[in-house]
Parts: sequence; structure tokens; C-alpha cells
Amino acid sequence: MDFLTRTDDGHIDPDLALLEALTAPTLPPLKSSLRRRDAELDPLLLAAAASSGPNATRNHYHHDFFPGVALPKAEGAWDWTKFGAEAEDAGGRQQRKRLTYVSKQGPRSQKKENGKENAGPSTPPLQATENKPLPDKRGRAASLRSIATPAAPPQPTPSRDVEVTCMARTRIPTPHGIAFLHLYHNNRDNKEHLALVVDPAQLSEDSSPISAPPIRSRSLDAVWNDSETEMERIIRGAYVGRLTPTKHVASTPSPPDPARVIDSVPPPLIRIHSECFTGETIGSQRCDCGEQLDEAIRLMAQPIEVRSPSALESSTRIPGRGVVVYMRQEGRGIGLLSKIRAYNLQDLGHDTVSANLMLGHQADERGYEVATAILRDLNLGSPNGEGVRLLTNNPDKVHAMEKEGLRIVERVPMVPRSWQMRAQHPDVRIAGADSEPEVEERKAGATLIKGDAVQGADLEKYLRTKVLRMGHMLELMPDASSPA
Ligand SMILES: Nc1nc2c(ncn2[C@@H]2O[C@H](COP(=O)(O)OP(=O)(O)OP(=O)(O)O)[C@@H](O)[C@H]2O)c(=O)[nH]1
Repeated sequence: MDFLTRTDDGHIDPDLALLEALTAPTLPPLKSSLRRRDAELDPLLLAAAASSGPNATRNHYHHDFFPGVALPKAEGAWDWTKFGAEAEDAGGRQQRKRLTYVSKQGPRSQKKENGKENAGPSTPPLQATENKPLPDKRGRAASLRSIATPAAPPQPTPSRDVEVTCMARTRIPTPHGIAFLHLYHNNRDNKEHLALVVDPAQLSEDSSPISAPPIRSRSLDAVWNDSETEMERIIRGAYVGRLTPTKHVASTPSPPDPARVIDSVPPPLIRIHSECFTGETIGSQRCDCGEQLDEAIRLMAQPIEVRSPSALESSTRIPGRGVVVYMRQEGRGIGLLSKIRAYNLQDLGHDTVSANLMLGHQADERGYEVATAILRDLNLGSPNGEGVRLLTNNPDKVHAMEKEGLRIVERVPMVPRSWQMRAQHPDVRIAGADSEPEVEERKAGATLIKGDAVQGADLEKYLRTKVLRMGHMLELMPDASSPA
């Protein structure tokens, strides 16, 4: 193209050169700046894994830290509730029960000797030791130990650079009562995480003798700039009481001191919930996510019984309080695309943990720094302020949030509704994938808000894997798909 910028006598014409520079077609950048979040599928690995059962492959997914998965008869061998139980040895010393690592392969030398490549375990299982735990990809052994032995709580190391701002808040009348939806931006990712604050007392005009501190966002109530008008603040949700065409009172910025703590009022219930399009929006019965979201809001909306200040009555009721922090961490952080692929691997016989690993992901890729920062913005769980009661069965969640400095005063378990029902009616069989349930447990829209129990063979497998492989703090129910 050089000839275009040269004059007839062969000299470069600067004007033509400039014109050329400005109008020449732009070449595509050498490499795309967008990176795919999902790992590439490894066809060989997938083919090998999908065409083989646990005893016919040598890849590492088929080792287990939890014997109950490999050997169903050994179920209960991994029961977290018994993990902290201490046994006495012959010398009368207290010994902590240890995690067991079970390999389904014999050692190579042994296999050669037997002439069988995939012989079962022929040596005693390896033992995890106190000095050398057997962590999974997220350090599971370490986190379980922290839950089971309160003597050594994790040292808080909050991620200080996480900043969150509540961009807007509005009133949402839910089937469980009125809640306030808060939308957050943050400096860690470009997702719009949410907080659903259940605190209807903020709408009440009566002055109650006992009232808990209102759950309010500091960043929302702040004045954002000198030119911000009162109406602008109200439109983004920085108002108090109820907003009506005739009543609109902008909030005042929250004082920097921690919220006052009232001893007789229990700390608010908090749920850190991760997005699940399948379970929450289209009612998938593969997981209990929709049910959990519903149950969390329901529990938070329950009135609270508190000691009455009046001598005439012993207790009084105040409206329920709590927060669902709704994190856009679909599929335990692997995203919907990978979760859909993982479901197909699960249909091929692998569980929810192995399926993630096969796709090149970790079993759980979630982080809780932003969730903790949102709670701090709501003035909850800080060392001097109100502690929180965390609704979860997941030891990793508790551990991660304590590490971020959240003050958890109680862990409240979330027992799946189908397991609660089975505990009440042990003789009733729950439907498998191909059969109808013997009892009508589920109303339409089960996984949507104000629905009923989720159930089925897929859910059963998912819940058992959570307990057996992810260490969830739930007591196992007898397998519902097998005859009672
Ligand atoms: N990768 C993957 N993610 C799943 C699967 N089933 C549900 N999920 C995701 O798991 C997340 C739900 O986890 P949570 O409800 O926070 O439950 P948890 O952390 O396991 O523990 P709890 O607090 O006790 O409920 C959501 O993001 C779901 O999309 C699955 O089979 N595979």
C-alpha cells in the first residue's frame, strides 16, 4: 500500500500518509480480551469417565474421602455429627475420630500379582493425620475441623479491599410478608448481588416498647453528592417508613456507631443464598434451592417472642427480622452453562461433586467476601454490632464467613422439607424417578415462593452427596428410594 502515499517522483507525501493512516481498515486485535469462564471439555477424560463405573477407571475422581459414597453399606461411617465425638483408646486418652481416605484401587504391585488391574482396596485405607489432613480442593478437612472443634476458631482475615454500594432499595410484598429488596454493586465482580431484608417493623407507625435496630444499608442512606436532591434519594430507596404518593421522607445518613444491641431480641436470621435458575425459576426437583429460598424468607418473617418489659405479661411479640443475601453465584459459582453440562454427567451416574471436577471446576467455586461486605453495610455481624444467626448446613460457608470477620452467634440448620416429612412419617415411601409418590406432598409451584416440599430420586441423590461428600451438617435419612 506504500505506493498510495508516494508522489509521482517517489517521495512520501505526508498528507497522503496521514489520510492512509486514518482511513485504512483496522486489523482485528491479535488476541481477544474476553476469556471464557468455563473450562474446555476434555473429550478423552469425559469419554473415559462416562463409559466406566467407579471400579473400572483409574482416574482420581474415583477415590473417596467419604466411605459412605463408595460403600453404601458403610453409610454413616461419614456422619459429621459424629465427627467431633471423641473416643477413648486403651490408655484412656481422648482420640478424635479421623477422616478416612478410601481408595478403590489396589496398589499397582498387588494388582500385577493378582492379574487384575482394578482390584478393590487390598491395603488398609490411608489415614489422615492431625498434621497432614486430607483436604479436598477447598480445604474441606480443615473447615470441618473448625466446626467440630470450637476450641480453634478460624482467625478472621477480612478482605479489606471489598467495597459494596447499595444502589437501590424497594418494598416487595411477598407471600410471607413485606420485605425490602436491595440491589448492590461491588468492586470485585460486575454482578448485581441482592439482599432481601425482612424487617416489617420499619413500616410500623406504632411505637412498640421493644424494638430491634432497623436493618438499613449505610451506603444507601448516605448522601452521595452535594447536588443530590431529596427526591433523587427517595427514588433510589433512601427513605423511611412507607412510601406513598402523599408521604415520602428521605432517610438520614446512618451514624458510624454500631447498631444498639438489645439483649432480649435474638440476632437476625441470615441466609447466604446462591442463585439457582433451575431450582428457583423453573421448579427443578434436582435440588432444594427453591425450597430453601422460600423456607428462609418464611422463617425470617415469623414473629419473635421476646421478654416483655411490662410486669403484666411475661412475653410479647415483635415482627420477624432477617436478611437473605442472594449471590449471583449460579451452580456453586461454575455458572449455568457448566451446571447444565454437570447435570448430564450426573445423569450418566456421577454425583454433583464428581461432575464439577470432571468439567475442570472445583466442587464449589463460591467466595463469600462480597456477601460479608453486604452484611457489614447492613450493620450486621460486625465484631461490636449485632451478631447473626446463620441459616445453613454448609460448614464451608460458616468457615468462610467467620474468616471474613462475620460474628455468627448461632448456626440454624436447614432440614429439607421432604426429610422433615419423612422423619414424621417414616413408613411412607417417597417417589422415585419413575413412580408416583404414595402421598401427595407437593403442591403446584413447589420450588417457588410459598410452595411445598421438593422431592424425588434426583433430589435424594443430591442431598445425600451433600452430606456424604461435602460434609453438610445434616443427619442422613434412610434411603427413600429403597423399600422401607
Ligand atoms: N454445580 C452444581 N451446582 C448446583 C447443583 N445443584 C444445585 N447447585 C447450585 O448450588 C447452589 C445452592 O447452594 P446453597 O443453596 O447455597 O446451598 P449450600 O451452600 O450447598 O448449603 P446450605 O447453605 O446448607 O444450603 C446454587 O448456586 C445452585 O445453582 C449441581 O448439581 N451442580
